[in-house]
Amino acid sequence: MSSGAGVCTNGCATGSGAEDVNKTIADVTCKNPPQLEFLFKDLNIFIKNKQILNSVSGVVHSGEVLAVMGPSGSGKTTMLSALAGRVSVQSGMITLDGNPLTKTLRKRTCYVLQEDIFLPKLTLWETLYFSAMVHLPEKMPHSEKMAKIDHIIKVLDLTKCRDTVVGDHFNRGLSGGEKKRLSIACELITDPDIMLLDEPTSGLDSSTAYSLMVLLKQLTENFGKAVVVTIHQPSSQMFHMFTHLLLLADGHIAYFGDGGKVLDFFEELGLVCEPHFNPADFVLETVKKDEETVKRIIDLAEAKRCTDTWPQKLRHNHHDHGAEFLSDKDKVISGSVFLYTDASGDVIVTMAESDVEMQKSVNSDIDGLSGLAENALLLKKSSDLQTKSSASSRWATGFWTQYKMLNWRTFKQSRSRIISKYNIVNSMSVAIVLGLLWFQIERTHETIKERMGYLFFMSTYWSFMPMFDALTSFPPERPVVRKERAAGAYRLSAFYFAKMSSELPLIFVMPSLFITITYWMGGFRGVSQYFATWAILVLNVLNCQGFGYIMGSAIWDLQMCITMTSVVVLFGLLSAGYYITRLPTWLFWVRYLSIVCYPYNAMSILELGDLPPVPCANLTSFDLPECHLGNSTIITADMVLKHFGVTLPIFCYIGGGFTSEILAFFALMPKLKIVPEAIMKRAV
Ligand SMILES: Nc1ncnc2c1ncn2[C@@H]1O[C@H](COP(=O)(O)OP(=O)(O)OP(=O)(O)O)[C@@H](O)[C@H]1O
Repeated sequence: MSSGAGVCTNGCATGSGAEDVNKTIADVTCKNPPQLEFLFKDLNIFIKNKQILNSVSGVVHSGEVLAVMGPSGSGKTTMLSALAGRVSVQSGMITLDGNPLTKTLRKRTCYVLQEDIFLPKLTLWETLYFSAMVHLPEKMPHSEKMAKIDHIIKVLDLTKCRDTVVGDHFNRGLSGGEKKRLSIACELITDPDIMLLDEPTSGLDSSTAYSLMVLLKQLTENFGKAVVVTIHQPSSQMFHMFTHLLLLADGHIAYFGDGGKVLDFFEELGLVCEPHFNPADFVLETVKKDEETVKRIIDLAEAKRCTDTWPQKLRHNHHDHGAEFLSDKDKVISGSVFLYTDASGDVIVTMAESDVEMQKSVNSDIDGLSGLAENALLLKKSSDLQTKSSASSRWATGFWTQYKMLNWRTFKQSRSRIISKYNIVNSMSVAIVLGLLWFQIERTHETIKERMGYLFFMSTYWSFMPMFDALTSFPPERPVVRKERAAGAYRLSAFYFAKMSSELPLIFVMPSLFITITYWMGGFRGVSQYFATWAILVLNVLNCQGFGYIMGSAIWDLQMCITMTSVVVLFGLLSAGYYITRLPTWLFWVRYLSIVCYPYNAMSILELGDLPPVPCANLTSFDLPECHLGNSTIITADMVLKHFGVTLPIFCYIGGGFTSEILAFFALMPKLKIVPEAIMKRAV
């Protein structure tokens, strides 16, 4: 699987031809994979003052599988997340081929999450297509991208479900194993050298889990990938596929080394695995035993770290008894540079993102540290340079490509939601009932109240519908967007504008049909007013959709979100000026907080603006104070509108239309923030 053409030309493939899938892999193996070393050393991670990982180390090379095992809560996911740059590392070192894992180098790794997070309405091919189009460089020819997708589909044996939708709880689609392979396929698009997979076999039956492991093994053997995989309970067949095993117990290393030698290690402590027992089950059960046994195992693992059973680069000195953190007062710079000491008093410096001034203070304050700090400073500077040089290439594709692809995808995903048969039945039946009740209503002063009732109902209905639709549409997309943005797939602005524009034609359809039916059945003012009323209605739909996004991103709990939105909407309903027109002067302003007030007032101006002046005596359906005070005997359209609380010119009611849309963008921003990529620099 070359990052180039994806078509074999140089005959470098080495597939045995024993199995179809191997042949396929061989067909697409087009490069001699680089021999890489992915190393992590002495990782220490604290979350909420609790130490989750304690001096954890390991190494994996191209063509190898490193399995990370351990009881639940032992820190496997935390470790993998740290390697992927998703969790902050307080001290330690992560390198790729001897170089600190900077943002640029991290592009050569991929992280397959435990959960398979996809948009359910897209097919497998569409999901991969999107991934390819946003992750692969724009200069790569389209045909090459398509060939790459096809090859990956073949390699992962996904051909038969190529056009199957991903599906969800309500609509069945891909099986669990197929979804997992799709997760891997999406990551393989960028041809990563290091693959980090968090419990890829959990939730799969044993044969599917085994096939997946075979696939991973093939990726290492045929493509030279280095795989780090956390795994819960592998079968003995799977266990023998691991090149190395890293066993964790309560955040400590309980074993690191050849998978095949783990039982010898346990035997040294008198812990013998019965011949018929699955070695994986045995080691897991043993590291879950009583505290004393676990301590003996951890101590032996630590002792082994001083021997040649461990790779040279990861070894501790003989006099180490594990690195101990200095007390708080001894930490020279909190959060930036960590200094810790081993039992012999050797001070180890790990650098992060501290500024130069801080590092100078390290140099001057602590005797004997200057050399170390300088080295670390150089390391930091080189990583800064790499970071700067890669800043311009933070995204594989430009804004326009990202926008275009997101637009395409959101349209596909939202189409069936917005124009669902339920929505059609709902809106059309309400429209017909409304049209019949207001059928060809007379256009006189006596029917002003009825006509305003129609406008108020329409404003309310088309405020509720898009608002609650937006509330419920965003939560299912949120994990997908967060996952993709954490992997640096696209800008938030591209996502937001695409979401707005792709749903635009869809959200226009229903209100347009609704107003066309009801406006003409009701016999309202005329053609130009019809188009103006339609435009106001559509603007209101957009505004309320934006408001729904604001609420959806501000309140994560859906139940709470729906409750709060209902409160806001009901407040808007009551204060819009239809139910109560005579608000006290000091409370008059509350109607401008009502989202319904704006379309209702703008449409009222359009409908009633042409009322001819009428004598007070002819008004029977409502009463104006002007008639009683003797100020006037003639009532004008302006006076009627003012009576109903419409006091501002029409543009004021239309102007607020896009406010929510703009505010929604800023509300979404913190919720979809990319996991700070700087985090990983803490580990270099
Ligand atoms: N954000 C957090 N806040 C508090 N504790 C956390 C947080 N994240 C992880 N932990 C704790 O860190 C420890 C390790 O968690 P982790 O998810 O890495 O374990 P694991 O080995 O992957 O477990 P499992 O196999 O059950 O997934 C657990 O005790 C967990 O409660």
